[in-house]
Amino acid sequence: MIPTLEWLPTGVNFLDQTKLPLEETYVLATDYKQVATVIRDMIVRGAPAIGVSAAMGMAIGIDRSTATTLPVLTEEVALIAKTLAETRPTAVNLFWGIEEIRSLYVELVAKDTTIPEIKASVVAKARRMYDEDIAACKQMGAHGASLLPKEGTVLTHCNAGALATCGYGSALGVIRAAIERGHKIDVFADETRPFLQGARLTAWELMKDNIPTTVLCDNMAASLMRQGRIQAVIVGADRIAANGDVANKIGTYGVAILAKEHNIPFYVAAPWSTLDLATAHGDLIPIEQRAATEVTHSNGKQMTPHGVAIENPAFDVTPAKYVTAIITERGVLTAPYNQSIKAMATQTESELTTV
Ligand SMILES: CSC[C@H]1O[C@H](OP(=O)(O)O)[C@H](O)[C@@H]1O
Repeated sequence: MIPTLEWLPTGVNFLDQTKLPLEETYVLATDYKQVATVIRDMIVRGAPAIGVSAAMGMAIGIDRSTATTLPVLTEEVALIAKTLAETRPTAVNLFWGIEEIRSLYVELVAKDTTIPEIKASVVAKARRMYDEDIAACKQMGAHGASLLPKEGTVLTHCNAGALATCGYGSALGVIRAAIERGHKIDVFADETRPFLQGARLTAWELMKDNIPTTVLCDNMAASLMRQGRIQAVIVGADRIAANGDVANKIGTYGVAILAKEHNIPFYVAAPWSTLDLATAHGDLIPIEQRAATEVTHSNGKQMTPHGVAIENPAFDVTPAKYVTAIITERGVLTAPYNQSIKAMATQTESELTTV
């Protein structure tokens, strides 16, 4: 699988996901502003990938700084963080990635660390976060694999795969892990209008792994569920509130209601960096509104009458009552989520179950 993003001596290299599946091209971001643009324009997308990209944006901004004194560098760090934080509002991983590097910077400054040592440390941290994200995906896979049918069809919405992470995937990582453990799984991938992450990205990456995949229009799941052709649903997340409400790609809420109606398990797979304990419930999660042209145009061609009104929220919120389980690298969360999330948050590393 080709890397979603990669730290190179010359900058951060991003697979351009706006060009997939027809072109595999890369964008090299050589400064933090270019990393911000890559995130805003969804050249890289997916909550965990956005988080690590933001960390790398912080690191490259600090590493490339010409500041010779800490006060000047500290001012620059604040601007770098602000620039990256303004790219996209919903995926809490973005703010987690920024804060991981910012807090390390503050800690190093407090220890009178030299600027060269600070630069080396923040770059090393960002690169470790990349590796840790892949490891977290593998752990989510190991925790969640047994929840999926031994044989059957699993529906997914949007792309929560290797392309939404640093590799292996969250929701698609659980599917990969189940298949690696002998499950015979076919995937139904919702196309996921308007950005088509399912039709373009999920189909592309699963076909590369020879995982049987069928692309569905976003209006097909209901009748397929009624026909008994879907045995489970698994999706990613961009932010999970303290009560277990889940913000994810627009359309997820409708799929969750359909799953509930048809007694089909609805799983969410997300690394712990997607949990937002500071947000009490889903109504408080900021929902990104994206450009109308993502809806009005396809391949640059206008599809709607000029001047028609357009709605384009990039996410919706699924109330926790529709969520069968939340699979994290620390383990599997079940209802009541406000209690299970709080309990898992207080577990020490040694108490966590690694598989
Ligand atoms: C592994 S979480 C991926 C998550 O991010 C996607 O949003 P976007 O493509 O706009 O970044 C979508 O909500 C996925 O479920």
